Amino acid sequence: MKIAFIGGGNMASALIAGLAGKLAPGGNIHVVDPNPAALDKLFTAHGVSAATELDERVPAAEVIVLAVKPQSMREVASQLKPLLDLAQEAGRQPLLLSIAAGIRSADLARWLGGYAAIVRTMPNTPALIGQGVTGMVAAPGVTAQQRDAADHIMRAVGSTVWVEKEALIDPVTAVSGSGPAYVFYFIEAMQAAAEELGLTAEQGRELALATFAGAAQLALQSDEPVSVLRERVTSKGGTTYAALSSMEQSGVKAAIGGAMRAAAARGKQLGEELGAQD
Ligand SMILES: NC(=O)C1=CN([C@@H]2O[C@H](COP(=O)(O)OP(=O)(O)OC[C@H]3O[C@@H](n4cnc5c(N)ncnc54)[C@H](OP(=O)(O)O)[C@@H]3O)[C@@H](O)[C@H]2O)C=CC1
Ligand SMILES: O=C(O)[C@@H]1CCC=N1
Repeated sequence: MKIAFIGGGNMASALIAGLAGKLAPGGNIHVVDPNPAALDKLFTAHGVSAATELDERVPAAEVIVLAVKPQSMREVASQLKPLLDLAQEAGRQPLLLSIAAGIRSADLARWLGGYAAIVRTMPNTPALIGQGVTGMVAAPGVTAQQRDAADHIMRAVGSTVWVEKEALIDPVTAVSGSGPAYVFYFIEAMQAAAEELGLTAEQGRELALATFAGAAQLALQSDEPVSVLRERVTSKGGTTYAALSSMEQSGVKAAIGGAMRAAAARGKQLGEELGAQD
């Protein structure tokens, strides 16, 4: 399968690392990004073909991943439209996978002159190691075959969760798209506190990371709700009870809910602001 990426930044690099050699050999991946240094890195690591500008190699791919910042999508669509028009005249309709936060499929379709084959996705950076999870929604004109192709690609870098309504991609973004950053933030805080409590930086890192990985694996492999697993750690009058009471008093749970509402609201706002441009 030939896959083209427009944008070769953080998320595209994670997807390319996960896909290269698995679903598509590096040589079947084409990347467009204005930064030669980013392209060099991807070429050296995965043998992708690379260009600083869009050309006919982009619509020659079966799948085009739009991996630029939401603010660049309108501009990219205007560069892509003539190339897609030519492909369609030749009887080809590459599948577009948009990974941009906020950007609605209907706006993208309109910018591309009514292009139908669009699947909007929200991946996350653990795709780099094949452990990503991607939220997905198909625009109304997407065929079952295109939907399957999109699912196949994203499953090569982890698991997929399809939602029926596109508005739910903003909540998905708040959970799993941005989510790895919350986890890293929590780990950073645990590492810093471990050092304050007298452990070395290495000990704090090893203990915190192994705890996250072990707890997540335990929850994944358990049939019981996460709350039950939590209760099993929490001895009456013990250390965990002291820690969780302190978190409750500090409003940690409420703060997490507030943070996720802010992320979802920002996704919606980006879509409204950027979709209104015409
Ligand atoms: N990072 C993440 O964890 C996730 C990101 N996303 C989405 O992925 C998209 C990319 O995010 P991320 O990878 O973090 O951002 P980056 O800024 O790392 O990557 C975007 C890349 O696109 C390049 N670019 C800008 N304009 C063009 C153009 N016209 N043609 C080709 N390339 C261009 C940028 O170059 P320059 O910097 O010079 O402008 C940059 O290298 C966003 O829409 C984001 O919402 C989705 C899920 C998770
Ligand atoms: O922060 C962002 O906007 C992007 C989308 C999800 C993760 N990173």
